[in-house]
Amino acid sequence: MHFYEVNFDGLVGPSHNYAGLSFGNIASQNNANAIANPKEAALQGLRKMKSLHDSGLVQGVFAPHARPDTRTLRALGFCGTDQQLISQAAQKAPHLLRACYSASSMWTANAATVSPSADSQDKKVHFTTANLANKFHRAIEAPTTERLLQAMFNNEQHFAHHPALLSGQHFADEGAANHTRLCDSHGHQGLEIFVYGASSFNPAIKKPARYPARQMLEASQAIAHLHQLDTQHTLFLQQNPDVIDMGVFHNDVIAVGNENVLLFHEMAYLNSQSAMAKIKAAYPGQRPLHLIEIKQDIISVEDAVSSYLFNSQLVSLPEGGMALIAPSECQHNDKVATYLAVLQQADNPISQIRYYDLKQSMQNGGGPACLRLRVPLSSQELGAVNQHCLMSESLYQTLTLWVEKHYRDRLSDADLADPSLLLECQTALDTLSQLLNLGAVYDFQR
Ligand SMILES: N=C(N)NCCC[C@H](NC(=O)CCC(=O)O)C(=O)O
Repeated sequence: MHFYEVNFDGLVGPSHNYAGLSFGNIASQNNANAIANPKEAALQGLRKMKSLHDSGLVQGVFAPHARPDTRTLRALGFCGTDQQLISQAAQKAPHLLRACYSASSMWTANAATVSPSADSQDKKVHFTTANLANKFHRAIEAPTTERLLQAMFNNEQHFAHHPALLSGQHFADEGAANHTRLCDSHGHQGLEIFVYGASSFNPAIKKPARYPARQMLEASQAIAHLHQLDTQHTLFLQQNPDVIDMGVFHNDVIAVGNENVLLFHEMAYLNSQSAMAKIKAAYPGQRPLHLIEIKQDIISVEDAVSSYLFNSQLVSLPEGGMALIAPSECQHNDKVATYLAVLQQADNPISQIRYYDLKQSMQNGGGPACLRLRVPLSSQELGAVNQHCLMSESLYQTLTLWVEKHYRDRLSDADLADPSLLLECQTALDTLSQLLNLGAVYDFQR
């Protein structure tokens, strides 16, 4: 049987804006109140999806959430018609309106943690929706994410869905952004590596001092248990708290893995040497493992954060070898571009470096890897996926036209108070849910 890694990219929603909502995410903070271009953001994302599809990879589309989140605004005491909700919130609590308007669901690496059937005891693909408890604008994503995952992977024989972990900081979970899987190839038993920022119950575990840890050890442990993973091939590693304090708010900002390759910064993990020894010991594969460490004096953590080098996707190409799907910011950073040229020539499976313009998402701290949820699937499992959510030439054309028709090319903070924006967003998503055959997934449709 053939196995694929399918990347489900978040389609950027029509309310994409810069609201400075993510404390600890330097790009989000630096671009607070900048003017966004939702149309360009969505088209940039679609171009990346189309390009990977054209390279012979199976590419999926993950629909955006309905924003503004009127259900949350009502739960917080705002009332009346939808238009009245918006004007009340704009006047009395603009910070809540901003949170409820965020298009943050585009970063689908934070939608869920996924374990393939090759790793789970019951041989099903397991999904646990992330609770994103650390940030209010993201903590409201879970109910829609659960519905979307059900609508995309709607087959009990192959797919097991777990609801978001009990909300609240104790089990704060950011999904696949803190989870890497190493294996000989996608269909083989893998080593699942969960990377946490702090512990809720063990005070002896060091915490970052300046910025919050967004992933708790206990959340990762619960997910490994829910996914029925083999403890011999599951690791829990701590992210270095010092790099969290330097703006590395998720592990995928400082390390990226694919099959038998792990590219990581020397400061990524606490006690890096012992972390690497554990990885070598627990790796279940036969192929040589490439643990590629980048030293601080070659690329500093600051350069890693500003270029988002480690937030590249590393994908296996159908013709063999791997491509690094990097943001164009890496090309514009001399140290990083020089390093990548050397990496491509060196003795490792990385045979191509490709640069993509994702500036609209990057300015909120979301690079190529943030924008996708990886789902390893057998051909049989792939056949059970909602086929309307798989990228094709015609879906690309349809979605491009849909974006051109429904999206604004300029969105500022003041525009969030405009009641017609709500209607525009709902009209766009109502059409999209039909195009992707999702059913009534949005609150406004229920
Ligand atoms: N690394 C991964 N996998 N994901 C990146 C997520 C970026 C997102 N930014 C934001 O939510 C900013 C929204 C704003 O400020 O308007 C976040 O911090 O959760």
